[in-house]
Amino acid sequence: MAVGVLALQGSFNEHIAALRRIGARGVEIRKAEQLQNVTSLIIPGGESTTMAKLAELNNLFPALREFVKMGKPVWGTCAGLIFLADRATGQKIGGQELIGGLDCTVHRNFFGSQIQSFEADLLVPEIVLKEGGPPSFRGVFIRAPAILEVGPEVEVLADVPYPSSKIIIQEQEDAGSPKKAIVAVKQGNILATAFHPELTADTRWHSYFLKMTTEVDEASSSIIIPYGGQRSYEQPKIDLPVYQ
Ligand SMILES: NC(=O)CC[C@H](N)C(=O)O
Repeated sequence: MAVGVLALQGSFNEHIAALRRIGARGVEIRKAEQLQNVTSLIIPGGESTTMAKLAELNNLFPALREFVKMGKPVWGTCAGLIFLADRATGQKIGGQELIGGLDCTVHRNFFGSQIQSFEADLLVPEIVLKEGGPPSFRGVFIRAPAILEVGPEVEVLADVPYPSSKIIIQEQEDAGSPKKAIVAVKQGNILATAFHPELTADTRWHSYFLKMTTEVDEASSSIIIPYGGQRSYEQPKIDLPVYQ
């Protein structure tokens, strides 16, 4: 099944290229009705306020929220993470509309502006468990957000230390503990990364997301709906004709 890639703005071509490298087909999504043709969706990095305005102009928010609520796998990278968060701080004046669904508070430009962009080797045990490969993943952070706090259902998949000189909202009291920002999480059908795997040659995050998609496809196709539109376990038992 094709993977939808929200193609309003940002790094949608790079995600489509990464999917192609692992033999999957990415489909550019710009209209709500196109979401009916895909069973999963990647929301790329870009500029989240601009993406929000374009999504509003295309009246995409109701369909995107429905897509997430239906339990279809959705992966937000960077600006896409911001889109999926229930709460976002550090927004521009006037704020921005969010899809929501991910129980976390994200800081929109946690690590600063473009010139504070950086790369870091992240320990990614869940990715290694499912996809193998080296213990670390090269995270590319471009004017990156970070997650300040998560709800009980959210699994943290990666974090990154940040300089103690950085002042953040809700500064932690014990200055002694190494400060770490959460940069990758999973909550049911939602995956979110503050960095850009699509800008590296390492496709393990894309393979990991594709597995989430297959699991949902298999789950939905495991309920056999035979001809006549009834599910196998609902269908009245029909004796086979006995030919004498
Ligand atoms: N690389 C990115 O997607 C940057 C996102 C940026 N922090 C924003 O809010 O738009």
